[in-house]
Amino acid sequence: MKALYTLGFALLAAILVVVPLTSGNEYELRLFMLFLIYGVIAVGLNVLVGLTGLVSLGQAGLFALGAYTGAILAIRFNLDLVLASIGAAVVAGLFGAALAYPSVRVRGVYLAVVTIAFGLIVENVAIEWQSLTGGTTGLSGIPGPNLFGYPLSGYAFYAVLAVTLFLATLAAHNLKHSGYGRAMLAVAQSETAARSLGIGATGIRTLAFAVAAMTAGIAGSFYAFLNAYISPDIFTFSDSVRFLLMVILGGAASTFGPVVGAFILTYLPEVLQRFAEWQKFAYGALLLAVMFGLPGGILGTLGQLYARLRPGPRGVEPGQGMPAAELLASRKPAGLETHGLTVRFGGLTALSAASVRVAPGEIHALIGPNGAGKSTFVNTISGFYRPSKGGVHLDGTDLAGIKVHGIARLGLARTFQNTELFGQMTVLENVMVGGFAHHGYGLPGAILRTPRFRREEAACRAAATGLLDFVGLSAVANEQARFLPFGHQRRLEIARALATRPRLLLLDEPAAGLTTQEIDELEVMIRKIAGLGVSVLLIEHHVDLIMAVADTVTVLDYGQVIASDRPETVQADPRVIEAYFGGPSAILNEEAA
Ligand SMILES: Nc1ncnc2c1ncn2[C@@H]1O[C@H](COP(=O)(O)OP(=O)(O)OP(=O)(O)O)[C@@H](O)[C@H]1O
Repeated sequence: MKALYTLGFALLAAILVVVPLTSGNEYELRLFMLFLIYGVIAVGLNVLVGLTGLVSLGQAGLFALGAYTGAILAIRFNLDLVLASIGAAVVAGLFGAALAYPSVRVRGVYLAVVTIAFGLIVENVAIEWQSLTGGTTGLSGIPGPNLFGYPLSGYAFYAVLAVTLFLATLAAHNLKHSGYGRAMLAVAQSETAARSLGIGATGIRTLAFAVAAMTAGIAGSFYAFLNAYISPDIFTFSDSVRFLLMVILGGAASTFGPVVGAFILTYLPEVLQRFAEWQKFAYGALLLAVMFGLPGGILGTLGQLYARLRPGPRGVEPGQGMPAAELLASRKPAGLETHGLTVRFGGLTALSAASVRVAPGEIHALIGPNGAGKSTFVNTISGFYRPSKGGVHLDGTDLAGIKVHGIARLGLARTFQNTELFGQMTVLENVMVGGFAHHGYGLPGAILRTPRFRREEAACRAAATGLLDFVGLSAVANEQARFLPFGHQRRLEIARALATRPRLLLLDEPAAGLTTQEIDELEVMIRKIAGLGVSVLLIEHHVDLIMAVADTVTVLDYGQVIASDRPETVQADPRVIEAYFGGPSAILNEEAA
């Protein structure tokens, strides 16, 4: 696959060099330059749509912001192409980041509506703010493209655009194949799981919006210089739709898809001109036909086909990884204490003054009948729910007010009652997402592939490989997670949680849905995890497993702690027997038998 990408970039470079040599006239060259500008927008938008899974239908608004900023900076302040475009990127990037804010509350179609509204507002402001934008007449007299005061010839400007598209495609490719790209894909597939692995979902979404906005801003500024004239009717809602179509048609999330999409949608109207009044009909029909035949977009579908025809190895060599014990060696197990933890949902008290103490290094089981408040307890200590009263301390640190990803970064990792895997990522990638909080290379490091980035990525891969060996999944490392059998999915979730290098691991009903043999294997694994120096809080219904592994058992009933002691003592506690069986006649032992 790597060789294929190298070939793709070589081909793109060759096309960009050859086109100006072969183009017959200025009109042809100008059209190709328009494609380069649209390509830059599409490549940036792909980060938002393809990686982060968010739809923006306001990209023309950001394109316009970039165009007006670039034009105004050039006309009024005499800035050259580069400085004006940097200004355009900053202005559009700031608006893009602000546009990410609504995504905290609204997603999907609602977010798309917010972006449409944004595009309409920009269009309207461009019309009404006459003193700045020239209103409906627009801005003319934009100076020709120049660098440091020297005018750029048509070919020199072409070179700037071609290099920009090439570098934007390369940067987006590098971003995708870094911890940031994995985090974006993770947030798109399961935000809940991503947050529990230390990924700030809002930050990642803001980054994606800002990247898409900045590229649109730069493209807008280039457009203003190319056209020498801009007016509001150049940046309409239908342009936003076209930009989105470029990404989807070419193949969202693929490296070259948006470039191919931009090319097709720049040239298609030209080609279809011969159909005269049927031009729009032909345009729509062709798009429909392509999307129906190639639902993953052109390059997306070709990529899937290639993977099917030439499948790589299914697994990885277990010996290649870093042993789990080495990965987790530098931390100490953490203790956890809750004081009078109370959680109310309206009139219902799900947890009532629950005080639990998990000692560092122990395996602590939390049990209770259905509806006793176990999941509420787990969701509260991991930051998903806010307590109505009381508090949680992780090794003495008060967790009040700390967000889910912040708590994860303090060393608390968790699995989920209903597994929350990143289904469209491979098993190995799932575990690598768990290493996100330990990357120190930063965004520039990821885009430039610095030596530090290469070193840390290799270490992350080695850690993930070692953890897959630890949970026995090396043989399926390159499979997509959604194709794993249920038992393997549970193990993968544990490996992924361990990749955060936790000090306390919360296992939420890990035996649910497992076969007897798988439960026996789970028992061994829980002991091994504790042996690595990780405290374990185990929420379970399966009494055999609890009695076999737990050092301490806490029992919840109607949201209250009714017992907390060694397993044998709890087993004989009359209150526990009463809670479970409604009378003193039965004992937990019987269920275990
Ligand atoms: N988000 C919520 N909104 C409203 N009520 C909730 C919510 N989550 C839990 N509850 C209620 O709180 C009580 C405790 O539920 P919880 O899921 O914590 O119990 P549990 O011990 O985990 O049960 P189970 O073993 O069935 O998973 C239940 O009455 C449940 O209906």
